[in-house]
Amino acid sequence: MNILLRIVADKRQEVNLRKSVVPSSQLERAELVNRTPFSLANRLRESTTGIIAEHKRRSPSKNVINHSFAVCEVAKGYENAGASALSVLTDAKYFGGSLDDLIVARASCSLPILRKEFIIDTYQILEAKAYGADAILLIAAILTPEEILQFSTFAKQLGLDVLLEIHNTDDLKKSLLPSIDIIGVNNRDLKTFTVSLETSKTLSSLIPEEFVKISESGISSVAAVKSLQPYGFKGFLIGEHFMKTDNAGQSAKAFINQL
Ligand SMILES: O=P(O)(O)OC[C@@H](O)[C@@H](O)c1c[nH]c2ccccc12
Repeated sequence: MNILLRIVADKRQEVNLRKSVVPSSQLERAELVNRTPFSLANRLRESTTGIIAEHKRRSPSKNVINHSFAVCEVAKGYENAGASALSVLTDAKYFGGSLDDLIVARASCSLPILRKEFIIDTYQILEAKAYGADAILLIAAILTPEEILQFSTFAKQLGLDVLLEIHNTDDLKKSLLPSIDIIGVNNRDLKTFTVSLETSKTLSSLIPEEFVKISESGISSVAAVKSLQPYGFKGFLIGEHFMKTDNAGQSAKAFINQL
């Protein structure tokens, strides 16, 4: 079983457990459910740099990246650095994140926040809203076209923007829906962990103009961002490069200042 299938199998169990502890009816009563989210897509359209900086403690490909930062400091640091948005990993088992990280991030900054999660159920989309996210990630490789339609429609009803992540042309074929705002090309193959920025460059011309295009993963230099911009990418999702330093915010600031 590849890692992606393992994560999804674990996630199904986790979501079933969560639902039994905190039913949807309870999430619907959360105060943040009434909040009007920021639009991640608009923020990226308006930005000239488009850095989506990620809070990421560890990952299955790199193991520990950084366990010593406080989420509130990272969120404030990224905002102060001039990031366009914040991505918060909420998966606990493989990435060391949590919904608590999301709510702390929400309270610490005014950036649009992407809930970075393996979404396989509408329940997790309601959770995203209830914990203060502005946008959700849908990973094409783990969803059917019917699920992508159902989940993205539900997210839009809650006012959340939808980022659909693709890695190849099969994924892209599932994604051409009006309920998708942003298409992200993941340069990392989640099944093998191979990273190549060529993936973004190759797929870029196949993504229709109406979607905001972003490039995700394995971006570790200003030169890499500059090499992707001519392909029409408006956003760049960067985690490890900032998180592996002593000060994620300072590292993001130095990076963004060079763009
Ligand atoms: O740390 P990196 O290589 O800069 O990557 C960030 C982000 O793109 C990556 O964390 C990511 C992209 N898609 C995902 C899906 C699930 C978990 C994680 C991810």
